[in-house]
Amino acid sequence: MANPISLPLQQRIPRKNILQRVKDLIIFLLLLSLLLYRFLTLRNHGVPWLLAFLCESWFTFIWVLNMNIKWNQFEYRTYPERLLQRGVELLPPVDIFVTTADPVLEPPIITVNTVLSLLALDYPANKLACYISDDGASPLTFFALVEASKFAKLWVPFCKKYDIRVRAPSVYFSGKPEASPVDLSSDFGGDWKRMKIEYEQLKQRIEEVVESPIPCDLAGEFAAFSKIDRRNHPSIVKVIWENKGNLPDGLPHLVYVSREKRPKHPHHNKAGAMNVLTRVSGVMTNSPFMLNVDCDMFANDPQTVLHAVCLLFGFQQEKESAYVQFPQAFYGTLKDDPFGNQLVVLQEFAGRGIAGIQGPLYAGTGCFHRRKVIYGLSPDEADINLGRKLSRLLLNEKSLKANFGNSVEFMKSASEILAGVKEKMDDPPALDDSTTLEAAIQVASCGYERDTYWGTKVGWVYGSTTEDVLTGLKIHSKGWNSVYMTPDPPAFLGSAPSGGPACMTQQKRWATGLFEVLFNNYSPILPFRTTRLMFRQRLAYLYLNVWSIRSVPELCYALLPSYAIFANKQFLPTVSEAAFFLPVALFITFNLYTLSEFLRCGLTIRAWWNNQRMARIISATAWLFGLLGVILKLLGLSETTFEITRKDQDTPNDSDTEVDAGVFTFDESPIFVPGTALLLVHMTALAVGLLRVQSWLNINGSAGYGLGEIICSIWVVLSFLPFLKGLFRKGIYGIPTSTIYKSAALALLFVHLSLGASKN
Ligand SMILES: O=c1ccn([C@@H]2O[C@H](COP(=O)(O)OP(=O)(O)O[C@H]3O[C@H](CO)[C@@H](O)[C@H](O)[C@H]3O)[C@@H](O)[C@H]2O)c(=O)[nH]1
Ligand SMILES: [Mn+2]
Repeated sequence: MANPISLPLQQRIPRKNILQRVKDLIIFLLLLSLLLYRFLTLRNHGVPWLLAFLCESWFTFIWVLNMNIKWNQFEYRTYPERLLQRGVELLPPVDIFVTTADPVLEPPIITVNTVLSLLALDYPANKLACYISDDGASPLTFFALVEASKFAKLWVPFCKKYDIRVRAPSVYFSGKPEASPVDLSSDFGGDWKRMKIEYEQLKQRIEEVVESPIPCDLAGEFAAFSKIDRRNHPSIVKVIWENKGNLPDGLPHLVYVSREKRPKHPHHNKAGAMNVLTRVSGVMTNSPFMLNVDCDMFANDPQTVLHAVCLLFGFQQEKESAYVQFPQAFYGTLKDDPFGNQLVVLQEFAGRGIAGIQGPLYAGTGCFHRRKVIYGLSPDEADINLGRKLSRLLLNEKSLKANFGNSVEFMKSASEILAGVKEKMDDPPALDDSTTLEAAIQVASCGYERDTYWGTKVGWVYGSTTEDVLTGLKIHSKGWNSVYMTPDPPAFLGSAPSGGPACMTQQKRWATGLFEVLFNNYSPILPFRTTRLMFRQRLAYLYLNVWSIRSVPELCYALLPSYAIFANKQFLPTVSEAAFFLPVALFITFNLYTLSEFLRCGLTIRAWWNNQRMARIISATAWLFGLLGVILKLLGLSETTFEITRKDQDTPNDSDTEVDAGVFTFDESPIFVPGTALLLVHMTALAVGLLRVQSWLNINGSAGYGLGEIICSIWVVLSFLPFLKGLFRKGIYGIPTSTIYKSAALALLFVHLSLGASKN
């Protein structure tokens, strides 16, 4: 038998995608032909033709970016059993970070389930430590975690004994047949029943506290929470559970952190929270690797850490895997993805495609990082041999202080990481002693980062509401590669927002944040700090960074058919021209192309349709607001904000709720105005258009709009069907009257201007 040490831990497998490349190229050629045709005929046509030419040039540019991303796709296979053969003692310690920020939008029971699934991972418990950052400074969250740690003492052994796969109890007990044992009199049956009762009680205790008017009696352990304001309070660090005997089969450490907040200090949202977690864990366990998840992303496969370690250890050079990113996947998803946010197709092709360039973007959750990379080392500096030389440069007190701030404990821990001595397990320090706790409180204070490189060269990078993409970009810019791991079953599952407002808010924030990245020092369009960013990786980033700009041509193109109809002008070739074939062929091939991607992922035609219409809705509305947000920020008029996505507590399992949960909802937000206005414009256009077609057929076919314009207009209406229904519905399912008035005013203005143009 081969020596287990010499067997590779991972394999990088290219995907065959010749057919896809051919399809990509066909669409590209069609686009070029259309552009050429338009260009050659520009002089014979009016403004709509020119606008169409400009929009289509932009779409072609986006298509090139898209082709670049998907061109070489890769996937990885890992061999955790070989890792284990090398010896459990060689497994590295991992610090786990969970972020939560609001006990109302993120009910504590959700965080509890995530934490329980992480505590129960198949990995030596003395090599794991779980840190929770609570930006809500909520006694409820703290209480829930304390209760959860008691339940964990039963839950974790139960999961390990019976090798349970899904270790988030709410999902495990959610009534799936595999979860209910046939025979309640067997050992397993008895234990199962006991666990279920215990979990119900835990849930009830947490719910009671959440619902009671005075949250809890804020004494003893809870005294730190009394009379505090979540926006104005000192740091709170509490060791909820310490694995005192350093036992491999015990429970991992569990530490609660609520960083100091003061109104005058910017807290940098999640990026700020991650940096605090990095430092607090640095003075406590200082593991060389860190896993981070959002509070709603539970571990869906207990072997995940082993898979990740295979990829962190499995390359000749560390440079290949600065971080290991697992895709974002969701549980309790709605049938046919009505909000187009399950990301399956995007991750399947674009995700694996970027994995074939310099590696996946960092997605903020489900990611294993190397601590030294987060501390700002480049691959050369991290190289052990070079590292020695460097350490003399970096590891003097002055440089440590400038980089990392003036905590003596933290500087010591950081120097261990930088010098590479922290790669193996040694005796962990006691967490609950006063020096450690004092140090933790110090590094969690809001003034700690003043005059340091936190948020720029060190840690999660500030300046974007998608701190994840920006931080990953910085890492790639230093010359690191990253790895994309797409196991089946998925490693982590989270909750996707449902309903119109939550989806739009999330998309707006993403569009804002991705655009903000372009104005950062690490911008992929600036060469200074990013010399080691591969050209094709730059283009891959650009594809995402320009989401918000895409709203302008999207909206313009969506308005063109209606403009053409009102102004009786042409924006597409007429049916009688040979060139009519070009837009028709493009329309058909593009839709078949996206449809085939959905079918290849095992999704339905309906899911494809829902995604295509949501793509139209989102890009013309939510992304537009993302763009406005950044413009206001650049003008210094307002700051961009991180609006937290509401997490639904109950998985939409039963068919009753499913019907409603999939229906588009609205609120008073102005974000629904452009979509409503666009719809009203097109409904008017179709009415006018159809009336005119009759008269126009009689007047020997004058050179106005034709079939193409009408079909496009119908397509827009179909894409905005949820809005059309919203016009007639009531309550949360209806568009508020004030929004309809505002939209109608905008629509009238547009119709008026376009009709005016027809007279010229
Ligand atoms: O001030 C804040 C704001 C947010 N969060 C946490 O950040 C996470 C993500 O927030 P969420 O509202 O769920 O946003 P999503 O859009 O669902 O998050 C995706 O997009 C974010 C960037 O926009 C990434 O940070 C996330 O990891 C990624 O899952 C949650 O755990 C929050 O508790 C904080 O800790 N502090
Ligand atoms: Mn989320």
